[in-house]
This record gives sequence, structure tokens and C-alpha cells, in this order.
Amino acid sequence: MWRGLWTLVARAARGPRSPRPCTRQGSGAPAPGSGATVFALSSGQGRCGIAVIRTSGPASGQALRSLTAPRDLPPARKACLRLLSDPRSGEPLDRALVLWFPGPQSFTGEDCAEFHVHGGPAVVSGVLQALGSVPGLRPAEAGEFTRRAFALGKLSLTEVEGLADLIHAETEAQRRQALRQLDGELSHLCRGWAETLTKALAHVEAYIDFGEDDNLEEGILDRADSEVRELEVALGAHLRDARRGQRLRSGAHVVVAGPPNAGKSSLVNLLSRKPVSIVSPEPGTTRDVLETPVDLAGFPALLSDTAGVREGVGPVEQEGVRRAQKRLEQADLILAVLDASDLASPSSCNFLDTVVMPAGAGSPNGRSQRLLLVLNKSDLLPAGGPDPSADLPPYLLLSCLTGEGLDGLLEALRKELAALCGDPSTGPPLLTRARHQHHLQGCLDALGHYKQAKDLALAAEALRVARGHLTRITGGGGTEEILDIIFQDFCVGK
Ligand SMILES: Nc1nc2c(ncn2[C@@H]2O[C@H](COP(=O)(O)OP(=O)(O)OP(=O)(O)O)[C@@H](O)[C@H]2O)c(=O)[nH]1
Ligand SMILES: [K+]
Ligand SMILES: [Mg+2]
Repeated sequence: MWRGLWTLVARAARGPRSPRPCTRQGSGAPAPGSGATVFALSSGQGRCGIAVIRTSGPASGQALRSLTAPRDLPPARKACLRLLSDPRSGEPLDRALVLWFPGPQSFTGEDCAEFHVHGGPAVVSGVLQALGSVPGLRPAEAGEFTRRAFALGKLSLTEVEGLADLIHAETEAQRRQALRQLDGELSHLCRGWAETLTKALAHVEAYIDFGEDDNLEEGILDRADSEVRELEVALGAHLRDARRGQRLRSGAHVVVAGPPNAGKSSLVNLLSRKPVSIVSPEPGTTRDVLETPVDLAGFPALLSDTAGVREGVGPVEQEGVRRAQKRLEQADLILAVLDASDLASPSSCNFLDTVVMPAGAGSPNGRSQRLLLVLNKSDLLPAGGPDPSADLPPYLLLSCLTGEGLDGLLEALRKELAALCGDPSTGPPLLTRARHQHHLQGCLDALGHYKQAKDLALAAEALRVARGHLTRITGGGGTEEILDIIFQDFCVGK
């Protein structure tokens, strides 16, 4: 009987289809293994000290031999100095380091070669042209190296996404998150969850096949139920965190708001270290929402400058105020700016009552919004600090003019953003894309169907659907359509 059960475990683990086919069709670039060997410049464009050109495919060894003298292959994975010359004319092109990576121990899993040449444009184009003349070689499409690595099982889909994010990472926190994803933490987690479902499915199928059999382990369906319950809790916890990884990838929305002339635009310019917004003593200078991507204390953010909130103004400014309010509703974090020397003015009081206080108590739609209150122009304050009669929530003092208080503000921002985006160096791996969130939710919904299923066949089917969602996160079965989207992010040579 136990043998019967383990056959089922194995069958369920294999699933209805092989999860990782070795060749893929219909995904833009030609399927790997189709015989073509590709080459591209993999380092950046332009004049540089060293440029790296690489090839991947069965003719890589031939390409290396055709361009180098002596014409033997260097030892695997060892850099060797070689004279490169054009195989057609014999003309010397460069003296360069070459590397030979026989498959499958290479980035793509295929035979690969690397040429580390001097980075001048003429050398690079000479070597690229020489490679193009070798039979069986053609230029690589954008992302084709990584695509081949994925197709040959060298990288999972989440690792591919991590690699794309690493190439585009602009802040420290983004780099940390991308590196963790590239290291396979998210794929590992998803595979573990999928295994749990495989076990639960095996138990249900065993009961379907041998339910009447006395030899079947007792409580086998209860075991499946408790596995599903544990998984639901784990998935729920990750989904609650879902927006954090995405914020870290694309930047948290930080909206600078306040009454006219409080110094909002001055603060935006200070934080972004460039003159993004016009600053002037005239109230109502900023009329539209101005967005600028910034690195705030190591976290990526999209900073929005907005029109000063006040009433009784002309139609254009009124529209600016309406847009400011709309943007406030979408903010992940509000930077509320008031003029410290003007706290008793009607516009300051109005802003405190309508924006600052409600944010602390939970916004109208029930979810509380993060807000930092900044009292700007501290240089204008008397020695005793801001007007003690103003009943204020916790605040930070700042002078955009002198820069005093900026360090304190940056530290407060770092804490807020770490809470919003999650700390990429600790804790469980984050879901970095809407795609991950979609499949986790799909998995959770299917587990709901499992619990409500009226018969065991439907219950088993629900588990298969749930597991299908998890395997699609890491790139198993039916992901062709998203491959193109993901590989669009890659440049030629990656
Ligand atoms: N003394 C002093 N003046 C400041 C400080 N910050 C800004 N200002 C001045 O305050 C005036 C208004 O600054 P802005 O940055 O244009 O203010 P704003 O809130 O964007 O104004 P609107 O866009 O019109 O709503 C300008 O003259 C600034 O030079 C500060 O810390 N100290
Ligand atoms: K102004
Ligand atoms: Mg302004």
C-alpha cells in the first residue's frame, strides 16, 4: 500500500506536464538549441577601458578558434591572452583576454566564449564583424543570453526578473532586493509551497484511489486539510506584504503638500538635489503636480510637488488644488510642510485640520496614511521655537534655506520608507511584481475552492489549479506570453 502512495506522490510531483520543457517555441527569439550561435557586446556602449563581447551556442568554440592565435581552445574558465585577428583577412584586431566556458557550466548552459577587448569603438566593431563572418553565428536579440539560460533551466523566471532588476537598480535597497531574488530566494519559497501542495494532492488522490482500503493510513484527508491551512496562512502573510516589494522596485509615492509658500518646492529641490520646481516668494507658484524620481536615504521614491492648498482662488489655481488633493489620496507617504513662522494663518490651520490630523486618525476610506509633519523656515523662528499655542502632532524642524534639520528629516524618511518598502536585507523575500501577487492570490482562491469542494475529484482539481499558480511564478508551464514582457526589459548582450 505504501508503495502505491509513493507512486502517487511521484506522479503528483511530475504533474500533468513536464514543468520545464527544454525548448520553447513562439517566444520571440528563436528557441535555444535551434543551432544558432549568438554574439553581442555585453558591456556598455561607448569608449571604455575594456569591452566584453560574448557568444553562446554550439559554434562558440569554432568562433574562438577562428579569431585567435594559436588556434587551440584555452583551458575552460581560465583567462588567456591571445592575439585576435579577422579570419577573412588575417588582419590583427587586438591583443585580448579570452575565456572559454564549455556548456553546461556556463551562464546560458550552452558553450560560451568571452572576448575582453580594448574598449575603443573600432576594436569592438572589428571583433563584432569578425564574429559575424564565422559560419553559424548571428547577432543576439535583446535578452537572448538570459532567455537561453532560462530555457536550459539555469535560471527560474523570478531569478530572470531579479537579474533584470539588478541591471536597472538605482538605489542600494533596490540592489539588495534584486540580488536576493537573483539568488533564487523567491523561487525557493514558491517551490517549497508547491511541494506542500503536491503532498496534499497525493494524499487526496490516495484517498480517491484506495479510500475503501483498510491499509490506507488513517486521517489522510485531515493531513491534506492541515497542509492546505498552513499554506493559506503563509500565503496570506506574503500577500499582506505584497505592495512593499513592488514599491521597492518602482518607488514609493511621496507627496509634498501644504499651504501656499510653506516651502514645498524648496524642499523638493533640496531632496532631489536639483532645481526641479520653481521657487518664488509669490504664493501659488506651483500649479500642477510635478513628479521627480529620487533616491531618498537609499530607497527609491517618486516625489511629487503640489500646489499650495487654499481656498478663494482663481480657476487655474483651483484646478491645481484639486489635483494636489487627488494626489494626496494616492500617496504612500505625505510630507506635510508648514511655514513654522506662520502657524496661526488660516491656510496653515485649514491644512492642519483637513490633511494632517485626519491622516493620523485614519483617512476617510478607513486606511491610515503615513505622514511626516515638517515645520519649515525654522531660521525665522525666535529662540523659543514654534508658537506653543499651536496644538501640533509630532513634527520635524527644518530650514530649506540653511539646510538645518535635513539630516533628521532624511533619517525619519528612511524609517518611513523602510516600513513602506520592507527591508530588503532581512525578512522573507518580497513579491516584487504584480504578476507574483496575481498568482499568489490565484493560489489562495483555489485553496478556498478546495475547502468548499463537494467531492474529492473537485478538491483534487482545486489543488492542481493552486499548484499551477505557484509553478507559473517561477516559470513552469504556460508562461510564454509573459516571457516577452519580461525580456523586453533586457538589453542586447544580456
Ligand atoms: N527664510 C526661509 N525662507 C524659505 C525657506 N524655504 C523656502 N523659503 C522661501 O519661501 C518662499 C516660498 O518658497 P516655495 O518653495 O516656492 O514655496 P511653495 O510652498 O512651493 O509655494 P507655492 O508653490 O506657491 O505653494 C520662497 O521665497 C523661498 O525662498 C526657509 O527655510 N527659510
Ligand atoms: K511660492
Ligand atoms: Mg511650489
